[in-house]
This record gives sequence, C-alpha cells and structure tokens, in this order.
Amino acid sequence: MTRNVLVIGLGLIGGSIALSCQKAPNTKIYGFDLYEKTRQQARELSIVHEVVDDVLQAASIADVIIFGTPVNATLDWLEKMKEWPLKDNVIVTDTGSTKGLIMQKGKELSEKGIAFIGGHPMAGSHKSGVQAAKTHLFENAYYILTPLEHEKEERIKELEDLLKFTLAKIVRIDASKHDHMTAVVSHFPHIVAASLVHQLDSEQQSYPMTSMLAAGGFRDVTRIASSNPLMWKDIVLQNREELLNQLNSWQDEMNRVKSILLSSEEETIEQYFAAAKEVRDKLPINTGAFYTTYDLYVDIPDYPGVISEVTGYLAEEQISITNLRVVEAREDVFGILVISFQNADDRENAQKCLSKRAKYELYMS
Ligand SMILES: NC(=O)C1=CN([C@@H]2O[C@H](COP(=O)(O)OP(=O)(O)OC[C@H]3O[C@@H](n4cnc5c(N)ncnc54)[C@H](O)[C@@H]3O)[C@@H](O)[C@H]2O)C=CC1
Ligand SMILES: O=C(O)C(=O)Cc1ccc(O)cc1
Repeated sequence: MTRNVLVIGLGLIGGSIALSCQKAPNTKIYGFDLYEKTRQQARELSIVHEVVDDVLQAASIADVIIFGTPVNATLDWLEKMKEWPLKDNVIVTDTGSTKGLIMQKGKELSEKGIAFIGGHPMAGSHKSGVQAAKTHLFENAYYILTPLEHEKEERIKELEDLLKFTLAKIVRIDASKHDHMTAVVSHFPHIVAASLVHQLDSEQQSYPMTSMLAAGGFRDVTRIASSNPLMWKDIVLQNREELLNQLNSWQDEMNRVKSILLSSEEETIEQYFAAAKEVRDKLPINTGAFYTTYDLYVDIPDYPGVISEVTGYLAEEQISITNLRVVEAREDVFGILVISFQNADDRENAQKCLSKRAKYELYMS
C-alpha cells in the first residue's frame, strides 16, 4: 500500500524533507505552500511528486502530514486542523525551531484523536525558500522528536521509519528541555549576531569605512544575521522566556568581561580567551552541528590560473563542489583556497584527487 505524505510549507526545510522522503519506498509525497509562486517553483524543481492547490483534499488522504511553515503559521494550521476530516491513523509532525507552544497545541490535537509528534531537524542555513532546498541538508545532523509523554511507541516508530530517509540522527527530547537548549545554541546567538550588525551600522555614521574592514571574524560571527527575519520573529516570540533568561546571563557575562578589562590583569584576560578556546575547540564537528559544511583547505601557490587548475582536477573526476573562497590566512602566502563539498565522501575524494595530481598542502577543518 502507498504511504501518502503531505508537506505543508515548501521552503528550505519542508522542501529538503520532501526531497529526502522521495527516496522512501511506496511513498507518494504531496506538497502545498501558501504562495502560488512557491507552488510553481516546487513543481519546476520536482520538490514533491505532486504539488496540490487544495490542501484539505490532500490532508484527507495523507498518512503523514509534515509542517515546514514558520512556527506561528504552524500554530494557526494546527488549530484549524482540529476540524479537518483526516484518516484515523494520520501522524502529524512539524519542523519548527521551537517546541513548547507547538506541543501544547499537539496535546489538544491528541485529545481529538490525532497523533501529533513534534519535530525539529537541527540543520539548516541562513538561506530560505524552496530554491535553497536540498536532499542532503540533514545528513548526519540531529533530528529531534518531542513526542507527548503518552504517545504510542508504534506511532513514533512509524514516523522514524519515514524520517530515516533524511539520513539524520533521530533523538527524542522533552519539549521544554528542547526549548532551553536551543535557546542557548541557536536562538540567542541569532540575537547576538543581529546586535553586532546593529552596532556596526551605528558606528558607520561616524566611521563610514568600518564595514569595509569587516573581515573573516566579523563575517563568521554574524553569518546568521542574514537569516529570514519573519522566521526569527516567530521563534524569539515563541521562546521569549528562555531568551530573556539567556539575555540576563549574557549581561552578567558582559559585566564580568567589563570588570576584567577594567582590572587590566593580563593573566585573567588571557585566561578568559584560553578557557573559551578550550571549550570551542572541543565542540563536535560534523556530528549534527548546524550548517554542516565539508571544507577542504588548499594552500595554493601564487600564480595565474591556479584556481582553475584545482577546480579542473576536481571536475575531471566528477567531484562537485558547493562553494569556493580564498581566505587571507597569513601575510606571507597568497591565500588559502577553501573548497566546500556537499558531504564527507566528496571531500575525501577531493583530497585523494588533489594529493595525487599536485603538491598543494591540504587541511580539513
Ligand atoms: N532555516 C533553518 O535553518 C531551519 C528552520 N527550521 C524551522 O523550519 C520551519 C521552516 O523554515 P524554513 O524552511 O527555513 O523557512 P522558509 O521561509 O524557507 O520556508 C517556509 C515556507 O512556508 C511557506 N509558508 C509561510 N506561511 C505559510 C502558511 N501559512 N501556510 C503554508 N505555507 C506557508 C512559505 O511560503 C515558505 O515556502 C520554521 O518553523 C523554522 O523554525 C528548522 C530547522 C532549521
Ligand atoms: O544557519 C545556521 O547555522 C542556523 O542557525 C540554522 C538553523 C536555524 C534554525 C534552527 O532551528 C536550526 C538551525
């Protein structure tokens, strides 16, 4: 029998889940988006097997319904869904970055006999929209499920049986713990990134050249400030309490920094950075980190055509790259070419290819 899956919200996350679930056997993926233009793009990009204009009709035959909508829109849909004619055994899930309010709504659905299992794939990007969707977005990332306490194991397993095609590592976490931890590692950093950009912008009034000096460090720390503002408005509103707590801790931390700066104690200041470096250096890489990239650093010599030489070798062995940039690593070298790949295998093949063909020094992050 065919398993019918309906994805509502065909942007970066909904689109990527739809693409990966297309690999599931005996499964037909339907998709709906609020915007006609997105529905059209989803058709052109074959994001789902069938894009529908009538969401209610598709929902009535769905075995699994997945929301890829901004979290406030998901709450609205879940409220409406209480009145929908659905299959008896339907499983409803979402992909939202917040879980507390969504699970409250999920509980209301469950009281009406609709199984709701919250979900949050912990991978993504500052990019948004259907055109940014990709099949491998969630590979190796954590995919959090937040089932209600009494949820039947069999239903959770059914959902896991579909989501395994994302190649993510599925874990279960209680919704309130989820909202606490994601406030720390995801939501609050977005506020900090946006605040640093605001600070730069106000400095520009007096020192217009400042942004031209915003090199690697500033760009690294503020990349996520380029994320979708509507999506982040919803997230911070839904996780407001946790974020206010994080803000208090951050203010305490800034006061600590202020006092050690005022003290001018060299050892304490160095220790502040050293302790942070130790923790940062031990963060897991490529094990569910956000925005997993598979970068290869190539120490290239300075002669014309060297970049096309490197990319030419890779092209000859059919190794595709997702990004390319040169970073000024040290003053005495031309630069380090950073090549990004879609997955670890592509990066390993590239490393083998380049070590065979040339004598560049190669490093991995
Ligand atoms: N962007 C990221 O890196 C991650 C986002 N998430 C969560 O995934 C969800 C989707 O985020 P993205 O895919 O990044 O956003 P997106 O903006 O790329 O996609 C959202 C899609 O939902 C559609 N949409 C908006 N309101 C709608 C409505 N009322 N009904 C139907 N469709 C509607 C939009 O047209 C758009 O195509 C959000 O809840 C977000 O919190 C989770 C993990 C990572
Ligand atoms: O771009 C990044 O690094 C992100 O922060 C991606 C992201 C955004 C929202 C989430 O709920 C999870 C991951």
